Amino acid sequence: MNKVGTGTEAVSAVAVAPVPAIRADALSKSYDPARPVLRDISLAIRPGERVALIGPNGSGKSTLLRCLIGLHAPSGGTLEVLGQPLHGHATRRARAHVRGRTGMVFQHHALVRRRVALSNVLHGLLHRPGGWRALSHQTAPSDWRARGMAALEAVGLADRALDRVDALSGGQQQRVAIARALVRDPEFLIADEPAASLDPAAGRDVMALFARLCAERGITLLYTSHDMAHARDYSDRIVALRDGQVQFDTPSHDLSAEHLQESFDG
Ligand SMILES: Nc1ncnc2c1ncn2[C@@H]1O[C@H](COP(=O)(O)OP(=O)(O)OP(=O)(O)O)[C@@H](O)[C@H]1O
Repeated sequence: MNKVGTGTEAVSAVAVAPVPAIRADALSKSYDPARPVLRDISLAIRPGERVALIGPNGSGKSTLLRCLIGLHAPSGGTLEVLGQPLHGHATRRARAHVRGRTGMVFQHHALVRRRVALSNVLHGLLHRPGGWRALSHQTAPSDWRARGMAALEAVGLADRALDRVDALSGGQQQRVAIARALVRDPEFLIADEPAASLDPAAGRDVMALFARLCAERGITLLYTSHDMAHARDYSDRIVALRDGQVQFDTPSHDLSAEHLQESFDG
């Protein structure tokens, strides 16, 4: 058997399985105790895995994402994200650890439209809401500016760094939002319907960019989508929710017409 390490601390290489980036066991969430929104969700996502979360409106996708970043406390079960427990009396420190290592991208990108692209990207380095008012590319430390430019380079927008966001197309704005999420070197990226407000070509470009950057950097990606081609083509695995439960969990290349019928027609 292969051994790694030295001296008395030799460790079996076979036995060292990576800690899942996300592990949920019997997770539940209710806003109103009479109407559970998530029920008995058990899920393990490996570091670097790219997972699409699908399901009809109201099936609980966004609620699950919010639990995963510590915005909502689960009502029951256990949840560990990046090694931090987020269930029970999760500490502020555990939630801050997860948020500091997670990048987020939303359908409506939440950029400051009157600021230039680079300033918006630098906002991703702030850990406090509202701090952006005092931060622009002109006042930021030079190492932050370098990181911001590298993130814009990665999404192909270095040449638009000093253009105001409201002068960019919808697809370019979403790429700025991706750069803002990437600038803090996240281990985990979540995206809530990142392509939903884009035209088909721009939507495919944005999804392909996500998939490529996450694969290159070993970032764990979890995104929601109502577009089955996006779910299938840009993920390793598809998890379908229905009425707050996992309806199926399958490698993307095994997604079948039956799966889709099951998910959307019941
Ligand atoms: N903050 C909240 N307070 C109370 N109920 C909520 C809250 N957020 C979501 N819900 C309810 O929880 C259920 C699941 O909503 P959620 O947004 O998680 O679903 P979704 O699958 O993301 O839907 P969509 O595809 O429409 O975005 C819905 O019935 C919704 O009304």
